[in-house]
Amino acid sequence: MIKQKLILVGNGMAGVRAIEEVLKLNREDFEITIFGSEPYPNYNRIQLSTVLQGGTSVKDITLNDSQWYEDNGITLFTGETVVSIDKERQVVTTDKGRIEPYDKLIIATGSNPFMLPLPGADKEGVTAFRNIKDCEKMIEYSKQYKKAAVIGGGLLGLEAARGLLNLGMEVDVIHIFDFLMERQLDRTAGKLLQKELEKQGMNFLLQKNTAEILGKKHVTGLKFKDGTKIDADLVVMAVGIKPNIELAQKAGIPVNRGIIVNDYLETDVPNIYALGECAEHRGIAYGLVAPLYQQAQVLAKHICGLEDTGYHGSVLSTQLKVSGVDVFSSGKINEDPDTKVYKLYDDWSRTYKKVLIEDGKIVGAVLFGDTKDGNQLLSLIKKGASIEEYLESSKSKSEEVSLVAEMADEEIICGCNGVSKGTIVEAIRTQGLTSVDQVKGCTNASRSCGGCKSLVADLLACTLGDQFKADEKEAICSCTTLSRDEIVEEIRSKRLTHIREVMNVLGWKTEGCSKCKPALNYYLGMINPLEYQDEKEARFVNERLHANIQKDGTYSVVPRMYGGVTTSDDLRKIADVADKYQVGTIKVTGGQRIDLLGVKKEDLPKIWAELDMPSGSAYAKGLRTVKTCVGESYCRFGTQDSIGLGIRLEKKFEGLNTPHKIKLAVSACPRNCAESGIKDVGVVGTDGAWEMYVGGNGGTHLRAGDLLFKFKTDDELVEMIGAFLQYYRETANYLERTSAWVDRLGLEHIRDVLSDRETVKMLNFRMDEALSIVQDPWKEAIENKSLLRDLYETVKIPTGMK
Ligand SMILES: Cc1cc2nc3c(=O)[nH]c(=O)nc-3n(C[C@H](O)[C@H](O)[C@H](O)COP(=O)(O)OP(=O)(O)OC[C@H]3O[C@@H](n4cnc5c(N)ncnc54)[C@H](O)[C@@H]3O)c2cc1C
Ligand SMILES: NC(=O)c1ccc[n+]([C@@H]2O[C@H](COP(=O)([O-])OP(=O)(O)OC[C@H]3O[C@@H](n4cnc5c(N)ncnc54)[C@H](O)[C@@H]3O)[C@@H](O)[C@H]2O)c1
Ligand code: SF4
Ligand code: FES
Repeated sequence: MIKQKLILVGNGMAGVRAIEEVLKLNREDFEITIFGSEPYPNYNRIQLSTVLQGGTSVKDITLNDSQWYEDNGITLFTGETVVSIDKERQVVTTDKGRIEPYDKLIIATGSNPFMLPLPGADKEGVTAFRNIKDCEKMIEYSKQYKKAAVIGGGLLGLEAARGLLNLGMEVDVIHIFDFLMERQLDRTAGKLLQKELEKQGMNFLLQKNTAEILGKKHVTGLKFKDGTKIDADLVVMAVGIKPNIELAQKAGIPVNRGIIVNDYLETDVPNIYALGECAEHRGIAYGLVAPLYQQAQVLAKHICGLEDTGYHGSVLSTQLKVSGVDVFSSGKINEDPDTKVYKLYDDWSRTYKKVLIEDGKIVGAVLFGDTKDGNQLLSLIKKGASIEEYLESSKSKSEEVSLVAEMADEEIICGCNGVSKGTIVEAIRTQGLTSVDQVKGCTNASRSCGGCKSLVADLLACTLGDQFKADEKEAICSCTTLSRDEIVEEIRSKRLTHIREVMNVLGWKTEGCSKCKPALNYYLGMINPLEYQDEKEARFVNERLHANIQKDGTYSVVPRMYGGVTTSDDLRKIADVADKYQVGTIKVTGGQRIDLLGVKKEDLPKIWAELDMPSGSAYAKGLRTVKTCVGESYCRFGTQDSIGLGIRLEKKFEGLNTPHKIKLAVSACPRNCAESGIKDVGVVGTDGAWEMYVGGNGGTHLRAGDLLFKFKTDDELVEMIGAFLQYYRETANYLERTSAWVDRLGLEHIRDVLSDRETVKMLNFRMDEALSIVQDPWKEAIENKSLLRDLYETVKIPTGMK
């Protein structure tokens, strides 16, 4: 049988997907030839943002490698552009002079970035962000230059800006509107987004119209229509796209903004089809992959002669791929006199939800901060569901059960590829899939933007239970496959600054859990103490409230008492508040402190204010106590000032964040009355010197401390304790006590590291940085009215906003 010659012009995402669909339906009848101007096989354009942001590399974004073309008998010409179509003779001609006949021709030439026709737009250092070359150019520039300007505050501009920040550049985003992403968001969400991105280090110039690109050969800055100027060594234009219709237009195929196609993706010319960004269907030229893939399915069926109802247009949804921010929008975004809105805005957790309703049906949604309802809303918009249906399902959602468990089978998990929960679960069950990659291979879910990876992972976990978790031994928790060291390394190398950002960039499979969120909060703060804003929501409840919750729901208050030494004034204050607030029990702790037990949550701030003493951090993953013996001042055996040294150590290290709690002790002779042998750092006075013991633990896993070093002076000892604690901070797993850490690393190794003078100095330098930001948490809470209201007063949070 003679095969039909099928030619695809444009080796991009839409065209090649159409070919994949054709191959699924009919491998035999076509002899396929593909022409692509770019010199690579088909790749995932969407992931260029991730490449720029450092989340993956160019070599990992190939969708179909050369072998795939070969295996499927496809002739591929890369780096070759089709320059003309002779629709009468049914042949195409390329820029290399090649002439190829066709029986059927698919045009999928995509779009060209819109470049503002500004004076100076042709200077070196001005680029679009559309393909691998642009991406590599930006990466190269970031190695030599410091200042970037991105023109356009839409999806592409913001993703580019985030990438350039990750590459170490300073970034100004110039936007023509007064809020960001006005095509996808309303003003409230646009403004929230701006705040979040400003926190990440982006600088915005809103309502700015660029007049000129400055510089001689190379760009040096931008000048605006209001006369102001900024410096820039790199200018990225991200102000929209133009369907690439030139080839079709030249061939006399009817075009408008795009190449005009009907519901079967047919152009006006027999045997010529168009799909993807270059095509215009019912007046719309789409710029996202989900509709293009829907077009690909319809076109493939049509070309293969199968019946189909055709393509009727798509409901769009968008998600910004910038780490650290969750934004979703779909359908209609701005209200008008015919719409009603359901709105929730939570200033504290910075979440915003708006659902638009017309004639009782959901027609659009904008979400910021918490986008987990996005897929459900998209499905509801598509089926024209009522708002009641959404509100009912929100009410019945429980916090404990994972989101996917509650989804209906027909709900879409992967928006880009239109893959439902039912399809994925069936593939997992019938084909024995156990990993996200396998699900991708079998169903296409997560193959494009990757935004649904966490949902796919959840579905695997839900369907397979323990079998899925078995693969993840080394990981810090089941939300990721990465180990602690890998995460710390990635945070450092990619300069990640937020928990959400870490999760997005490192491909977290879920929204995070109670294991990984506090750990990430710790690692981020440890790596970057001066810039990192502690994410209190990620901390355990005791640390959020600065008090230990007790069995009966009351709290305990332990004021700081340096070295276990107090005064009659402090004792009087403690007695007074105990009376006034009817404290149930007053107890002296094993760490020589006074514990007020049975305090009501709402009384906590009042007690702290009246005590006017610093927090004893009895709830913290940080320095708890420095226990001391009476030492030389009173004890006849003591030859050293244990109290003085203990107070000095406690004052120096109080408030420090560490992977787990740490306890110190100073005894002035080997009788060891302060139990220095079972402390994380225990100091014992002997023969006019101090012995320093480390890794001791008096808890469930009793462990005697190991002698690390001996010092003649207090200063030497304090310096070494600083270095030891910092080394522990930098290398321990979150929630690893020093006892387990010393066993894991080995005493000899730790001694070796700390024997180097330069290392000790550097560790102390970084320790001092970490200590420089310490504030008393009780004082901070008392002085912050909104914190007081949100944490200590009982407030009802409206349904759907938790
Ligand atoms: C950085 C970035 C991030 C994005 N992120 C997302 C996202 O998160 N979600 C989403 O849905 N969409 C995203 N998009 C948009 C998405 O990538 C496009 O919608 C999609 O790639 C369009 O597919 P296409 O096949 O129509 O065009 P393209 O992928 O552009 O493919 C067209 C190809 O045709 C080639 N070509 C053109 N003319 C000729 C010719 N005459 N001869 C031979 N070859 C020719 C071009 O060189 C190109 O390789 C993103 C785009 C970019 C640039
Ligand atoms: N996450 C995603 O889904 C994603 C990411 C990147 C790109 N894309 C797609 O790629 C295509 C290109 O993205 P885009 O962001 O360039 O297009 P866009 O049209 O969505 O946004 C362009 C933005 O530039 C602004 N603008 C226009 N002229 C300007 C000027 N002179 N000065 C300053 N700002 C100006 C506009 O107001 C608009 O917000 C779109 O189809 C988009 O959907 C999608
Ligand atoms: S440790 Fe030694 S110096 Fe300190 S109180 Fe006990 S006996 Fe005295
Ligand atoms: S939602 Fe984009 S790949 Fe699944």
